[in-house]
Amino acid sequence: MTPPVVLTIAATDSGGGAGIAADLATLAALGVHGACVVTAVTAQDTLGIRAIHPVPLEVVAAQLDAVLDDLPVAVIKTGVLATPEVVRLVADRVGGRRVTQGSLSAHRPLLVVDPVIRATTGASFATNEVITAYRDHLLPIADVVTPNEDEFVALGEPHYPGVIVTRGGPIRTTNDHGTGCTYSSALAAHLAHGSDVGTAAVRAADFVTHQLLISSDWDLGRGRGPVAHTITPHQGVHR
Ligand SMILES: Nc1ncnc2c1ncn2[C@@H]1O[C@H](COP(=O)(O)OP(=O)(O)OP(=O)(O)O)[C@@H](O)[C@H]1O
Ligand SMILES: Cc1ncc(COP(=O)(O)O)c(N)n1
Repeated sequence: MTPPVVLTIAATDSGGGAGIAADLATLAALGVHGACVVTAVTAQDTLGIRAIHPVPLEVVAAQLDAVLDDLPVAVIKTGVLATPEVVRLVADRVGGRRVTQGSLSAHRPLLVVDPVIRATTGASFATNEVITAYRDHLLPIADVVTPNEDEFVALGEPHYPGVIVTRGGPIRTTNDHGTGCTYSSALAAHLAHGSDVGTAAVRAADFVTHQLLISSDWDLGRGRGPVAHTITPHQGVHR
């Protein structure tokens, strides 16, 4: 059967713990075809971020157009949007697409915004201009927004129906790098499979819990190790 398509618009993490790598692995684990638009390249490991290199705006736009012109994208999920121009570009393209396509259709993507402002390891991904662009352009057209508590405050405590403030959880582990990306990607995957937002949020939290348990005894890197993104065959698919 043809899988649903989710597009992630996010940055790379050279350590493979967060960002595009976490998103695509999570989508694959949950039976979704993942497409990707890279907004920035980060030199990053489990200890921190060494460099962030934004991709030129026109290259981000070209990736976005290539995917949206061709694939039946059910859900768009955003992660690190490195500059205010990229935030506005995504809002224009996705918002414009909704207007030109009119009411709900098979090609109208839902929009899940994970406003990644700061990494677990402390580095900042968003200037005040980026935060303002989120508030003014992207949050008003999002179907779901998944800030953690700090991001919720930084964004001015937006109170839209689709805002889900994420709050960590009971599992004690240092291997939690990429949990926010994994959670929002799992949520997007379940939306793409047809779940409503409430059900998708519960299933995404269950998925992250399960994945954190898998990686809790891993020994990868010297800092905050990655949460497990994929499911090995004997573990089955958790939907
Ligand atoms: N220790 C944990 N135990 C159980 N579930 C967890 C744990 N940490 C995270 N989760 C699950 O993952 C979700 C996202 O985690 P969290 O809020 O820590 O993301 P984040 O990394 O702060 O977000 P972002 O990547 O957007 O900055 C939580 O809402 C929860 O469902
Ligand atoms: C490219 C990229 N995207 C997102 C995060 C946030 O993930 P975390 O909060 O686990 O550091 C990250 N560190 N790097």
